[in-house]
Amino acid sequence: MTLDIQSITRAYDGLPALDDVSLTVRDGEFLALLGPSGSGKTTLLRIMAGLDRPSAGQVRFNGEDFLALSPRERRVGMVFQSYALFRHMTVADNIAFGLKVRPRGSRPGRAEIAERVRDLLRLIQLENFGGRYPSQLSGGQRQRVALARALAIEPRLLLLDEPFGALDARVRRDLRRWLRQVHEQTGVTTVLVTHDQEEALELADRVAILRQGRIEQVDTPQALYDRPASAFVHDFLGEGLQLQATVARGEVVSNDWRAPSDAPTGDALLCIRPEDLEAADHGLVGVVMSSLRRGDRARVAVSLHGRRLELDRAVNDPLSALAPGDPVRLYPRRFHVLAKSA
Ligand SMILES: Nc1ncnc2c1ncn2[C@@H]1O[C@H](COP(=O)(O)OP(=O)(O)OP(=O)(O)O)[C@@H](O)[C@H]1O
Repeated sequence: MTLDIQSITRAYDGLPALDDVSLTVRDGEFLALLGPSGSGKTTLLRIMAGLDRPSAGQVRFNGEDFLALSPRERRVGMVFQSYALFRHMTVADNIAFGLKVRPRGSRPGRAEIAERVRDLLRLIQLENFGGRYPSQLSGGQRQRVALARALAIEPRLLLLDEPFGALDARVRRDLRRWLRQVHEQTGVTTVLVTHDQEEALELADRVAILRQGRIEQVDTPQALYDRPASAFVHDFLGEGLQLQATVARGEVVSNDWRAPSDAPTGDALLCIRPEDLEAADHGLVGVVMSSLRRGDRARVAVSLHGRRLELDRAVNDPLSALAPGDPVRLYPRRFHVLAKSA
């Protein structure tokens, strides 16, 4: 059950929302489409669902031409940010809806539908809520029902567009963990659109980073974080420092710091994560801007070659003892070198 997207382009009024995008979603995989607003995530998801058509390119599912099929024939389940439940139907009827509207030949019997609904209510941990109406549920509960409704038809592909976007941060975090568990239980190939990097990194097996209608990189969360393919990806996935550098004779040199590197010779960008910097007697020269203790942690803001960086440290870390105005030298324990063209 592999979804293969080949060289998709979609233009609106001559402006490309998607520009030559190719992507493979593997069988049983949880893949996130992550990118800033307007980067083309929803457009790509809608093309997968059959709600929109590309101007050029192919979409194949297990080798079958997906573009020749209607949304219903594709058998995809969808969940959107807005709950989109039927207000006049109970939770159980909402979940059963996709099965009840099937043509007679493929429609399961009443008892079978009731059993499926019971199983799904158990899966979404709302066993006793089948008789309620959507207005009697919290936002998080409604989204769980929306997911059960999408799963009821036993979709070949589950497409989620910012499903937790309208919920508060705490509920989002809980639902995120829960959704990952549901994915592990059902094994349905899933594509999630989000602009929340934490959500993508925590939930997905692989993440595709979109920017201005193009895919910048597709990789596991760890690889994206540690080995970004471009300055954009490094910057987009959390706090980081990017410094001009040069690679020559097996060494990367930036400002007052150098280290062995097997990166290609030439101008480069040195990418560093704040957690990889440690106080040392040599390394990059900076100055402490502020320091705030909270319990056994300290947040130390450092200015380093014109960039402000927040460092989260244990109170017994040497950095935590510094005061605003103190000079500091920071040594990158780990770093990533990008060729200048990236
Ligand atoms: N129906 C439309 N008509 C014209 N332009 C559109 C239409 N739908 C999307 N676009 C444009 O295509 C580009 C990509 O939009 P899309 O909704 O796919 O982005 P997105 O990454 O999902 O953004 P967001 O995170 O804000 O939802 C944007 O520049 C948008 O303005």
